[in-house]
Amino acid sequence: MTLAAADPAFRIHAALDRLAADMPALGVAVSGGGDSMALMHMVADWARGRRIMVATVDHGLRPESADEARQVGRAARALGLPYATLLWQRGTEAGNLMASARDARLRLLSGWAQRNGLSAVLLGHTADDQAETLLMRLGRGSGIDGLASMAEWRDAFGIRWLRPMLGAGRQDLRDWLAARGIGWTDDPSNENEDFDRIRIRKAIAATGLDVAALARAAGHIGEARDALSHYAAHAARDAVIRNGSLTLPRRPYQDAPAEIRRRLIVAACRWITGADYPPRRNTVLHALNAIATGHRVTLDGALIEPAGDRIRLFREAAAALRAPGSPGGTWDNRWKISGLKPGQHVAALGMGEMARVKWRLSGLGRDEAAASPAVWEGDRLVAAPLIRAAAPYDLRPLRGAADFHRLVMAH
Ligand SMILES: Nc1ncnc2c1ncn2[C@@H]1O[C@H](COP(=O)(O)OP(=O)(O)OP(=O)(O)O)[C@@H](O)[C@H]1O
Repeated sequence: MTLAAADPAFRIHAALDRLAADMPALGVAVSGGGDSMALMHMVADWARGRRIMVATVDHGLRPESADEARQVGRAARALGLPYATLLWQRGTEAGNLMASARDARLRLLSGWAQRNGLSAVLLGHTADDQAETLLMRLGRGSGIDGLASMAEWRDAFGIRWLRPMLGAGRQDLRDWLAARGIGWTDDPSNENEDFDRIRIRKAIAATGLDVAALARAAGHIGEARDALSHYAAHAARDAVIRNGSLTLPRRPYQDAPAEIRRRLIVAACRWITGADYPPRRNTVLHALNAIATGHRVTLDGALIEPAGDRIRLFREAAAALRAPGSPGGTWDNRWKISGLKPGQHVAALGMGEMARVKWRLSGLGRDEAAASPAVWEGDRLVAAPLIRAAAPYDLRPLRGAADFHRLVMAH
């Protein structure tokens, strides 16, 4: 028996030292299952003066869920840890129930962490979860980002999520709990073979696959992904950002590995359009091929134009024309505009009016100018502030260079 198997707490405490040593206040997300119950007890042993809080999300999907949450509450209080149950008020979300429950869980936990001044929330994913995720995603053809294991990341609200148990096995943790007489609840959906994860879990058990080796592979992929992110961020420094458009020097782009080219283009496209999701894989491949052969191409509402020693990316005029007009504030998820009078609205300049605003003098290309914001009164053009500064209209891009770098790192 290895030392870690004899007492997985050593390994978890070491991971906590690595991930959270400098954090004075931490949350633990506990479902009541074996993994997160073990996590809660191990964190309580490790905490030494840190403020630790515990929360369960009650999804209300099973009649026992409220009772299970109360049991977690009792166990937390017995360890001297403040506890909260967070209730999911289900809306009318369509689609996959498990995926909505998971999104809601992370949202509720993140809000709880913010309200309580916690710098991070600990999750109980184990090496087994990691191995299952790797096999599931391999089956779906995910790229390196999907296959990589993540022991820590930060969400949009600045909350860090930490997974200190990726080095521990599910059975070892249950043995650890049993040896201490600590109970846990088994979610019946863990036996439901309708879920890919459960089928893969059973296949791993039946074939005797080495879970720890699979989890380590996911860890190595994670390291490779981080190295790629840094390469991409380095390449992104060459980007020139102006007037809501982006220019990449062609040479370093062409010399970069395919994965970096993909990241730069996907990040640039999302930076231009403000889309929440990356474009679909086959449309990205099509765009990358077009760029490689020197052709103009559109990608999810962005126009990409290889020209001479540069690649220019900007908003596609047709997409900007489809964006709803705005009475001021934000428009087309790209610009923030103020100074409009009542009865005026912002919409794309379009091709029709371009002759009147001398767009050539602005240094903008034809399509770029057509996609630029203009102030209208009914269908009368009042001003085109990007082309000629026009007080009192004040125009600011919603995203800057830092946002582009963030997107490049995220893909
Ligand atoms: N209802 C819940 N309340 C609080 N924390 C939970 C809850 N469900 C899951 N967690 C936390 O998330 C961890 C992982 O659980 P599980 O694998 O079920 O979640 P998931 O978010 O669906 O994971 P994945 O990222 O693998 O999809 C748990 O160990 C626990 O820390």
